[in-house]
Amino acid sequence: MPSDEVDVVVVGMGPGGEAAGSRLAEAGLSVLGVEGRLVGGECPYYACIPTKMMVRGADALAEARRVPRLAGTTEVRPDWTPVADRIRDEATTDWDDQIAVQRFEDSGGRFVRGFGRITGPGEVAVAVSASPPHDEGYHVYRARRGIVLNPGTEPAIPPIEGLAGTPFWTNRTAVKARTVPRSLIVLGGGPVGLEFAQVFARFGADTALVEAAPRLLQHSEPAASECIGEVFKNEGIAVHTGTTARRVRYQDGQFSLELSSGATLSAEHLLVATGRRSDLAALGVGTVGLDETARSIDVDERMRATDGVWAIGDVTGKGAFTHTSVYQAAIAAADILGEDGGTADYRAEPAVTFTDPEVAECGLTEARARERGLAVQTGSAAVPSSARGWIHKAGNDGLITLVADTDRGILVGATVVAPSGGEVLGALAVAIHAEVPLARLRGMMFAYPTFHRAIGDALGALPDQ
Ligand SMILES: Cc1cc2nc3c(=O)[nH]c(=O)nc-3n(C[C@H](O)[C@H](O)[C@H](O)COP(=O)(O)OP(=O)(O)OC[C@H]3O[C@@H](n4cnc5c(N)ncnc54)[C@H](O)[C@@H]3O)c2cc1C
Ligand SMILES: NC(=O)c1ccc[n+]([C@@H]2O[C@H](COP(=O)([O-])OP(=O)(O)OC[C@H]3O[C@@H](n4cnc5c(N)ncnc54)[C@H](O)[C@@H]3O)[C@@H](O)[C@H]2O)c1
Repeated sequence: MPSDEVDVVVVGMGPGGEAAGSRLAEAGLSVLGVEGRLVGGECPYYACIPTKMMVRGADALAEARRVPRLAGTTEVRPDWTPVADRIRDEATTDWDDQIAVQRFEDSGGRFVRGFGRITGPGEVAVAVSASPPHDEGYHVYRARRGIVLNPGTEPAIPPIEGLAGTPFWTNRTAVKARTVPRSLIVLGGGPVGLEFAQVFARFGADTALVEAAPRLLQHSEPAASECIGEVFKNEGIAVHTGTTARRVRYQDGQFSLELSSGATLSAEHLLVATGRRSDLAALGVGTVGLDETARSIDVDERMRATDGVWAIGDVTGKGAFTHTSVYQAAIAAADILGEDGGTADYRAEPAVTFTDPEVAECGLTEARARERGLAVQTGSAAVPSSARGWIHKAGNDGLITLVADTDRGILVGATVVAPSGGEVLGALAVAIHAEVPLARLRGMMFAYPTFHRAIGDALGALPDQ
């Protein structure tokens, strides 16, 4: 069995793995990057970028449909081809990562395609043939300084009777769709389910959304869930909450889904968006003393999982976002290089679900702040009754909710549901990150008539202290 020795082995080249590997290689370390699929990971090929191209197309259609309420007449005839072509040609180069591999190699890294597995301290085995059953054996690499794990997650498929073996979609297949189905059932009312449901509905699919929890975006502020639920219903998406799928049937090109509520839904396609899972046993983390049965890898504030092993990205369970993965990568790389790269701070971790209106969140919800025993007050403003919301008219749904810690006189959380809500969130993320005193925020000017001016209204709605 051949062996090879390098300074660092990076297992999984998602956004974080690629960033950490390149940074370490540019600093002069010998770095081996190991990727079983595509360098760059889920985000550019199956997630953020292709879905946001879909959202861009869907939002353009929605704006065109708003013209009659604002500026004349339009005839909207959706065509999926420009979206599918952009995803294939511009976003993913037909799911080819040659440019990304080259980028990593240009930084000084060495690349090997295959699934890596830790086989002991400082040791990673990579199957010689990229696909199972790996009959040709394994190549073993030794990492003198350490191993960085960035394996991401897989779509989690619930054990619903009849589902296995049917041609259901996950995000990985849905982004490759060349046509819009006539009808679609989306299982799961988290960010993935919501973004896909609105996109396909706006392109003409008769869409139903099924969520087991009592509300969509169950971890968000209840008012945000309610707002987005109303928007979906008004757009003709059939929203079923508080119900689960009991049984799936697939016959003659048609899915049917029996719900625990007693209803049966039928559609041409079924998209499963019920969360993500990790396979830590396959990653071999037990050989370095980590819990293989856990859902995520516990890391300290410098991304250390155990001696000589760093973990970054979705697998750390600190929020499944590209910006988090890249943020953690910089900290881990600095730690490996013996530099002072700071420590991870998630107080102002932002998240944006790119529905229309966008649901943008930062820090704690009211419920989470109360669970932590903080002295909580909240203030809210409705976007439609703000100056800009009123002017905007069609498509102005939304709200801003602020969560204040009154003991410290600062904001600890914010939710913005609004057109360009993710951009509005920027100001609030700064306030939470920098712990700007509420008195100082209240003394700010907010440009008239912007969407972010409603932050002033929400601050005004916080009870006086
Ligand atoms: C539909 C969808 C939309 C999303 N939209 C957004 C968004 O708009 N904004 C945002 O911030 N986040 C978004 N996310 C989340 C985002 O995709 C992830 O947080 C992001 O990709 C970072 O993940 P990661 O760095 O942990 O690794 P990943 O991107 O998951 O990449 C991990 C890589 O490791 C490889 N790998 C796994 N195991 C091994 C192994 N043993 N050996 C070798 N290689 C291995 C995998 O093949 C994969 O390529 C979205 C997710 C989904 C599903
Ligand atoms: N714009 C973004 O930043 C973005 C976009 C998409 C995803 N992501 C991240 O990716 C991760 C995965 O997102 P997701 O939406 O797949 O997962 P999720 O866990 O956030 O949501 C999945 C939902 O499916 C529901 N569910 C589970 N089993 C079900 C069943 N059998 N029937 C009906 N409903 C069921 C759950 O109750 C949950 O609400 C999240 O952490 C998310 O933050 C981020």
